[in-house]
Amino acid sequence: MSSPPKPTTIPHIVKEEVIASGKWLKLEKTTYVDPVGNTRTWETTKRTTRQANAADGVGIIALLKRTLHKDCVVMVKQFRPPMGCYTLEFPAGLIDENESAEIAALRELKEETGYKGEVVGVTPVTCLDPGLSNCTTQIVMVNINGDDLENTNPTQQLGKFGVTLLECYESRTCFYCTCFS
Ligand SMILES: Nc1nc(=O)[nH]c2c1ncn2[C@H]1C[C@H](O)[C@@H](COP(=O)(O)OP(=O)(O)O)O1
Repeated sequence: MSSPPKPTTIPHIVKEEVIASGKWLKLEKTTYVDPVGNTRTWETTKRTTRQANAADGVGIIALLKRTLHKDCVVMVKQFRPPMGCYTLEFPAGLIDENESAEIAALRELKEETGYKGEVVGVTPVTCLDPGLSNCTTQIVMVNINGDDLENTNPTQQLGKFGVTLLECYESRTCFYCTCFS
């Protein structure tokens, strides 16, 4: 005979204990009550840099628009220590204190690629890897006027990123891309 089902519970956090902490990250043991009423634990990583009421960072989908060129998505190539290799990514970065996602996106885009952009959209706060971490991001859509004089010869401020342009063949329907380094 099967045991009667447990009543449904509103899942909630009971306590969060720091197991290890560094300058940028901390590891916590999260004790919680699950949806069937069982008390359990979870290993959780968090950034130490999170600002109140803000996502941890921004990801930037930047479209370079130039006369007589197909639009290009701007990507950055950088060495990522956790991966132990180079990655090709959308420009991204942490949101600073008292900064909006939009301002952070334009600052990071300028630092990493040299391009000055204009924000055309921003997503709600989204989690990135919720089984591992409470890290969140906002994706910011940016247009770059590539005909603008200050965008014709962009210079990175940080100098550690390889800027790659992915050409959009059919921007309305799908993303067939070609790389230009
Ligand atoms: N997990 C991290 N470990 C570090 O040793 N250093 C880290 C971590 N996360 C961020 N940072 C440092 C590296 C940079 O100096 C600053 C800002 O990073 P930002 O450029 O905003 O973000 P990314 O482009 O995603 O590195 O924080």
